[in-house]
Amino acid sequence: MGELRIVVAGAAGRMGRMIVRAIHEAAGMTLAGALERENSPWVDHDPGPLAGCPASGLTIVTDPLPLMLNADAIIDFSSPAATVELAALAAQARIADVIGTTGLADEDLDRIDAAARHAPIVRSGNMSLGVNLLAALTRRAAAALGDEYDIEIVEMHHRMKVDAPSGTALMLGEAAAAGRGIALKSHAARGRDGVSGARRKGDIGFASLRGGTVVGDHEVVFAGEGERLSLAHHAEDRMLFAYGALKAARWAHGRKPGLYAMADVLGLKDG
Ligand SMILES: NC(=O)C1=CN([C@@H]2O[C@H](COP(=O)(O)OP(=O)(O)OC[C@H]3O[C@@H](n4cnc5c(N)ncnc54)[C@H](OP(=O)(O)O)[C@@H]3O)[C@@H](O)[C@H]2O)C=CC1
Ligand SMILES: O=C(O)C1=N[C@H](C(=O)O)C[C@H](O)C1
Repeated sequence: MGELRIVVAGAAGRMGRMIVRAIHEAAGMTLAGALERENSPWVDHDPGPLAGCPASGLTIVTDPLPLMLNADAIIDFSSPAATVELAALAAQARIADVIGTTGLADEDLDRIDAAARHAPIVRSGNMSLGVNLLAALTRRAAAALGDEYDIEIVEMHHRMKVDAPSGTALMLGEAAAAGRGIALKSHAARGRDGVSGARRKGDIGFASLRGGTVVGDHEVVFAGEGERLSLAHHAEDRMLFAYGALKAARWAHGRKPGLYAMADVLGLKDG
């Protein structure tokens, strides 16, 4: 079997550079293309040195389809607008699509669902084993504790992060809601400010902190009468997410079309 040829979207971004480096270091994988948006100052640059690697012989371009037609997978940590377009192109090219982008709106998710009818797509707000295990534990704790315990999800990220709550926080919220057998949409308490009233029983609260260079901290708090249980994860290095994304690309390549989660890749689905 030949090398897995991977296109990286957002190749000059914080995560894109990590992924280019992880591909360079991985056995059995090769960088097949690097994408940035139109007018990006990184167009025509070699993505290798940007990622701290030797010259790759490639340059960053803006036209995805020609690259995708000659690749096995795309790994996409870019922006919601780019991600929905790239998912449609992955469907057209029939290649695996690994989506790490967060901040996706419901309409974006619908478009990704549609693309997943024609291509295997792995989408996750967090590619780490630790967070996906945390989600499974959160679901279990929420089911065991019931709504006498108030659930609050607290996250902290670096000062450059543009979306809130984080994709991971929302994923943990979904896990908590599933554990309780409720829909997150009708129970999420986001952005409390001013006289916001007493806490509504059964709500799942979110709080977002931003500052410095924090890679990603998440805590799920179950606050009951006289006791408080906390489950937490601290990401210390972005390479963690890059390794997870590569694992997802390997797993998804050649799989039947569908929308998959990192829990599928990691075998945590029924855990
Ligand atoms: N699932 C997970 O495990 C993780 C997910 N993330 C998510 O990944 C995303 C990216 O994060 P991060 O790398 O920190 O962000 P960055 O802003 O550093 O990187 C995103 C890159 O994508 C580029 N981009 C924007 N639009 C396009 C386009 N149309 N085509 C190609 N490239 C484009 C950006 O360019 P420009 O700056 O010019 O707009 C930028 O270079 C975020 O949504 C973040 O939350 C991050 C870490 C882990
Ligand atoms: O933007 C980031 O940096 C991160 N984004 C993801 C999220 O929104 O949860 C994952 C990780 O926490 C880092």
